[in-house]
Amino acid sequence: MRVLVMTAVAAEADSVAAGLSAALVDSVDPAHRVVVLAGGVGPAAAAASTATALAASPYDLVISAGIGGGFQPQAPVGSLVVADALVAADLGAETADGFLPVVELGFGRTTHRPPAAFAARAAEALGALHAPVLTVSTVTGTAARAAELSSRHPGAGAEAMEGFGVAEAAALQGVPVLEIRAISNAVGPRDRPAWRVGEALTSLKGAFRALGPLLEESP
Ligand SMILES: O=C(O)c1cccc(C(=O)CC[C@H]2O[C@@H](n3cnc4c(=O)[nH]cnc43)[C@H](O)[C@@H]2O)c1
Repeated sequence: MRVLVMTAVAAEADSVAAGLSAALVDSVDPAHRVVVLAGGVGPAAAAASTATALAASPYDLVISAGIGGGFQPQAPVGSLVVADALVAADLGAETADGFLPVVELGFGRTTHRPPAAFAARAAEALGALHAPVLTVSTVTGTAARAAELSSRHPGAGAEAMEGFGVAEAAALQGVPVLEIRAISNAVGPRDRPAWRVGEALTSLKGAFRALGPLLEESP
């Protein structure tokens, strides 16, 4: 399978590549190759860089991967989340009666779904929570915001900043998408010293080691 893995930053791309076998990353056979790129932080950078990569070469699958915030208690720090939906959680309008997603305004979309069976198998292979991953442009930093997101998206597993952007670019090319997040911090009140980025990057590497056999399959 030809797989494109999009991370936000180089440290995440390095962890992904370190988890994959050299046979996949350096394959001379383009039909069985994984390309790992760091495309920038946030949904706009992620969409632009993914679209550029997909215009240059054909792929069978795009994976948005990196660290993320975990909703508690279902996604503790160090755990993994594989998305069953990639959701744009702050794309819409604020009103006196609360947030209105862009679809309720009559345009756009807020959700992309990965291939259900493949995503479920990936979650099982990784021992990951299989749940919605929210894409936000502003990192949650208060308990009130975390509670609001949880109430609008019951059962959400993680929050990050790129998945929906990667998915929009992939959808334009008709390429399926997956999102994998290694949890570095809890979604909630800002607590920078509590971040466990190193632990999450190690967990991300383990995720791609476990995912390798699935990526070697035919599309
Ligand atoms: O300064 C802060 O309080 C802060 C808290 C969480 C994340 C950041 C970032 O700037 C990292 C953005 C980067 O990492 C992913 N990420 C990691 N944790 C989260 C999160 O809780 N919410 C959203 N994104 C997160 C994200 O995908 C970016 O690539 C700063």
